Amino acid sequence: MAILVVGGAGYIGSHMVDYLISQQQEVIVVDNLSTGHQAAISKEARFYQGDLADQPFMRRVFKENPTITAVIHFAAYSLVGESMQNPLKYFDNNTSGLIKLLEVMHEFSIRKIIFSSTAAVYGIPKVLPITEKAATEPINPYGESKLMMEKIMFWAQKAYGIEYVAFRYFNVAGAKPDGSLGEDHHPETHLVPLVLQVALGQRKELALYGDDYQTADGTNVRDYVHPFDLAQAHLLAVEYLQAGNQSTVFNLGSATGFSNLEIIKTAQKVTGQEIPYVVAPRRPGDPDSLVANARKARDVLGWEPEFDNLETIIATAWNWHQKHPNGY
Ligand SMILES: NC(=O)c1ccc[n+]([C@@H]2O[C@H](COP(=O)([O-])OP(=O)(O)OC[C@H]3O[C@@H](n4cnc5c(N)ncnc54)[C@H](O)[C@@H]3O)[C@@H](O)[C@H]2O)c1
Ligand SMILES: O=c1ccn([C@@H]2O[C@H](COP(=O)(O)OP(=O)(O)O[C@H]3O[C@H](CO)[C@@H](O)[C@H](O)[C@H]3O)[C@@H](O)[C@H]2O)c(=O)[nH]1
Repeated sequence: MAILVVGGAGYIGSHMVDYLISQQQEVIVVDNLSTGHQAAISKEARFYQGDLADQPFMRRVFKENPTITAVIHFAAYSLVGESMQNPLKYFDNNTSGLIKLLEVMHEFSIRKIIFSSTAAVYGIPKVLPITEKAATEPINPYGESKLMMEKIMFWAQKAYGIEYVAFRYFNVAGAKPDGSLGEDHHPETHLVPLVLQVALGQRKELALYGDDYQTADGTNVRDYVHPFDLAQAHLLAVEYLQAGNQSTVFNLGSATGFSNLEIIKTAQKVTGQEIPYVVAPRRPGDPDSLVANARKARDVLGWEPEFDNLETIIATAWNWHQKHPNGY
């Protein structure tokens, strides 16, 4: 039995592939390398370069690998700010892309998919921490594209019996502790790698987007989770579906919120460097605070995150940035 990882050359996907290989799984990777890196893919995985919406290409992948029984799907555009400027790019690649993928999975009778959703489906939550029962009212097209994907899966499950687990991740940060895998986006827009690029001297300062939010220090609050812990949850979800359990949705986060200023302070402590910042206007599409209640993943899947300490998460990212100042 093999697992197909779509988007396995990306930041989170490459950690997934690495983890599956360490667990003696057979792994096939599909990625169009639009934001990923071939160098991030474990040499022990079989790599196909191509687009998940290219159905003849995907048919070839399934035909050549008849042992695939489950798909783990990371391939998407995922930047909140960009989605506000260019929403159709998000509905096309994320939402339409999933439809194309599910059609081919249905043709080949592949009936298990684990997929990356996001905390952005919740919009502005009324209660923190957020449980999976909270209302889903996205305030940016990225979150909307992912909520549509969840709904498509729901109906595809009913009609075709394709079982799914949707994971709503909160903010992902950190790198493989040995420094061989990490976050390398061009351009980089995520807070933790940007702060560390300032610490490395690659950027003069951080533009801190807004200090007048409804939070204790006025800056946005986010919940950080390590890609290794996500990878563990995904394999548990494959096993959960293999055991015949029902399709469902889980939050993945640490249940602790950190403000953007706290991230800067923690990064200063971890790196021993000053991290200058200037307050800039708010970035459209940003909710005040996102903090997960991830009890359900712990109770149902037996998920036990190892990296539940922000300093450790940032230290692993710092190790990666020091070893790979220019990425892969
Ligand atoms: N990084 C986060 O904080 C975060 C939080 C919540 C959810 N997510 C979700 O997790 C997933 C992975 O995020 P990431 O940070 O690793 O992003 P990433 O951009 O590093 O990885 C995405 C990968 O998918 C590939 N890809 C994109 N479109 C494709 C297509 N049409 N066909 C084939 N390959 C394609 C890219 O080349 C890349 O390798 C995304 O779905 C994202 O929405 C990320
Ligand atoms: O130069 C920067 C970059 C970011 N931020 C702020 O830092 C916080 C975190 O931003 P970022 O790292 O871009 O992550 P999010 O926009 O919170 O989104 C991430 O986390 C979401 C889940 O919460 C995922 O769905 C997205 O894919 C992922 O990019 C936000 O308040 C940003 O406004 C700054 O102040 N300055």
